[in-house]
Amino acid sequence: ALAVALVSLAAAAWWTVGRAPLRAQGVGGSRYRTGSSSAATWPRTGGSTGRHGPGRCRSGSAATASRPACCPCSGNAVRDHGKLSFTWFGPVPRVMIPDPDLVREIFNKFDQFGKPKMIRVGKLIATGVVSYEGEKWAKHRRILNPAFHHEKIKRMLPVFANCCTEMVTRWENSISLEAASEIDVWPEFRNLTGDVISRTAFGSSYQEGRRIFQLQEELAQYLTEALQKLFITGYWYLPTKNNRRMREIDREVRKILLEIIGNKERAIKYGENSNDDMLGLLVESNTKQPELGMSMETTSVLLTWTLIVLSMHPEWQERAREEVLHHFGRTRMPDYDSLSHLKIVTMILYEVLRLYPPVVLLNRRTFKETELGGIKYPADMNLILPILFIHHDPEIWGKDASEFNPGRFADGISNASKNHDVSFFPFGWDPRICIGQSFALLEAKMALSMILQRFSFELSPSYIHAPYIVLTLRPQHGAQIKLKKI
Ligand code: HEM
Repeated sequence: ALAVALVSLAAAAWWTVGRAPLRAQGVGGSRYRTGSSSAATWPRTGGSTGRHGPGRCRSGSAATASRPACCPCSGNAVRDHGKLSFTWFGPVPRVMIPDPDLVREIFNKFDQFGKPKMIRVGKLIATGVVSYEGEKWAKHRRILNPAFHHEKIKRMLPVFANCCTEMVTRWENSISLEAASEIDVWPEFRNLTGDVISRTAFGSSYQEGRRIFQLQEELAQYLTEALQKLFITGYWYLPTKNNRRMREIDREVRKILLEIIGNKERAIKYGENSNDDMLGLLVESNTKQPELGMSMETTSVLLTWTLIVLSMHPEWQERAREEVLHHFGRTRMPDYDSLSHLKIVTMILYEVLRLYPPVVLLNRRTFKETELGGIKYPADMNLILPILFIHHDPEIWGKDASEFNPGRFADGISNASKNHDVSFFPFGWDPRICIGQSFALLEAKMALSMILQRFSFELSPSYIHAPYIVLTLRPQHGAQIKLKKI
């Protein structure tokens, strides 16, 4: 381990001394304070050298009701080093781009800025369309698009409804009529979203799908620990207990998938099954690893934060309930058209996605030497697009940026912030915008409506507000809510 650490340190040192700084192109420095260096050059040696990898992030006492205290892309790096700062991930420099205009430029020039090279271990959780580039990405995205067409998603509504009914019925049966009962909604929502995605994506192979998501959940935990050490070159290849377990999980997931896919391929071949469901399309796109594990995570954290925040803001909980009861009464199953027309609920979900974006940052890489915002970056530079930071920036959202105020979305997303179109991007941005956005929002609306129809809720005294990051932004100590039947 020592040898590997030394190799890594040597690599980092090589990077620092072995690359000549690049001069800014004829501009009087960048628009930002640039660490301790006044010239807009890159790389600099005066910026932060701390490793703000996702795994290092822990919430602390400074967390407020609406804002995570510590995050690689929240205030710490900016406070210490200015808006434009960089960190080292082993030998790879990472620069944070907290300016919506530059973020838009990066999205628009997707032939110049691509996905970062995947570290070996990252491939365990995110291969497929989410990591592909160029023609390969376009081909796979084209194949997958039909599965997420709104007509297809509309047809999935009964699955959403059944899974949500199972969950709220279980809650109803477990709590008494008179008193409020405590329930940790975080594992409940993980279960729900795992159910939904397994049933919609894997159909009759649902049980195997569930097993895959359980394994991916376990993998996420190991991965988070590993992320703190992965900057050490070759760490992944050490036979540590965690690394061995991660490999085992990978093997098991692949085995289950190959079996499911083999069955599906046979069914398609003999005309027993159509290939236009999600799994069929994944098979057609030759995806041997489903990129669906993360989707279950992201949707479940959205629902979890929504219940937490509505517990903190009973007035918005009441407004949402009024709207839901107006459309569906206390017993009617929410239908697609009415769900699409819920205004208050949609505003609330957007505001939760602003304050607690499940994906806190996006990563991009420069393909070649590239100029951005007056600074020239070398090839293979890692750029961080800090969703969480931009969503909380008072310069964009006003003085109440860290307050929960769904009213700011009353006139739609484009009027919610001050003139920046890329200031709210919990689902990323074109052309690589999240393919499952409508799927996730519909599922969240269905679950929230059915909960509001049946229960009122408040925070339990045992709840500790501690947003932290294990791949997604989640509540570190669970989400204990007191539910009361209404
Ligand atoms: C609240 C829920 C969700 C959030 C916040 C979310 C967020 C995101 C974000 C930020 C990206 C862009 C990544 C990037 O540009 O680097 C993305 C991409 C993607 N998401 Fe989601 N997601 C959610 C739910 C889902 C669901 C339910 C599915 C599938 C069932 C899904 C499938 C995908 C896929 C396949 C991509 C890659 C798209 C591409 O590169 O063309 N997501 N998601």
